[in-house]
Amino acid sequence: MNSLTLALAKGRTAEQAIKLLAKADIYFPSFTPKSRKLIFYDDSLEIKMVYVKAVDVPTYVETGAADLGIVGKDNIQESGSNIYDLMDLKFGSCKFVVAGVNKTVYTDTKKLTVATKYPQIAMEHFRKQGKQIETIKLNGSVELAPLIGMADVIVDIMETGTTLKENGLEVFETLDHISTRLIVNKASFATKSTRVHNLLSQIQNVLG
Ligand SMILES: Nc1ncnc2c1ncn2[C@@H]1O[C@H](COP(=O)(O)OP(=O)(O)OP(=O)(O)O)[C@@H](O)[C@H]1O
Ligand SMILES: O=P(O)(O)OC[C@H]1O[C@H](OP(=O)(O)OP(=O)(O)O)[C@H](O)[C@@H]1O
Repeated sequence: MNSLTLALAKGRTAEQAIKLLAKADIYFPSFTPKSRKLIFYDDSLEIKMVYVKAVDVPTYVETGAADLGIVGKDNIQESGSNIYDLMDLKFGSCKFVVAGVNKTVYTDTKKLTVATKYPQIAMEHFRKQGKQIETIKLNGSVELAPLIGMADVIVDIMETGTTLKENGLEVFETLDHISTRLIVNKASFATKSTRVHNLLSQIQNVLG
């Protein structure tokens, strides 16, 4: 089969990804975000799209199950996957923050307990600062942890700041900016070079 396989992250960025691909003349006629189907083909049958959980996209691409992936930088960094991160797609913009309810606890505690969906990113951040931490891995509603004494602070994504504000948390530190990226399997980048480059330039042209 001569097609490229693209792993697309389900969730809040999926529709923007599909819209961007459509602008680049890549259409998936049978795609709907709520569909239970896992595989979709573009109308020219050149791209096979697998529709998977965001956190799994780097794994699909690293293993070569997919040649390309569209996923947030948060999941790419957390996975530590050995892939090429080739293009900022300019949506899904947000940033990592350290937040909590009590700044003194944050500054004075010798070994912080950090609740997060991103333990690797949290550990790396505090390691660079020479601070010891213990992480508690959560899969959502992370803002709750400091409110109920489960953790001293959180490391999480902030976009509008509404979730922090509505729960009485404040930002203590801002880490990296995050956006949705196009990632590529290293072997595919070499062996399917022409097709990958054609796709990259189609997308680059509409990003401007
Ligand atoms: N509040 C936000 N604003 C903008 N982008 C966000 C926000 N939260 C997450 N993102 C980006 O969108 C991606 C997908 O987020 P989403 O919440 O849909 O996925 P998820 O956390 O994997 O979902 P699930 O709750 O199903 O596990 C994230 O990996 C991140 O890059
Ligand atoms: O700054 P804001 O615009 O409020 O966005 C930030 C929130 O969005 C994400 O959560 P998500 O909506 O994925 O829910 P979750 O708690 O289930 O992870 C993130 O983990 C924050 O909780």
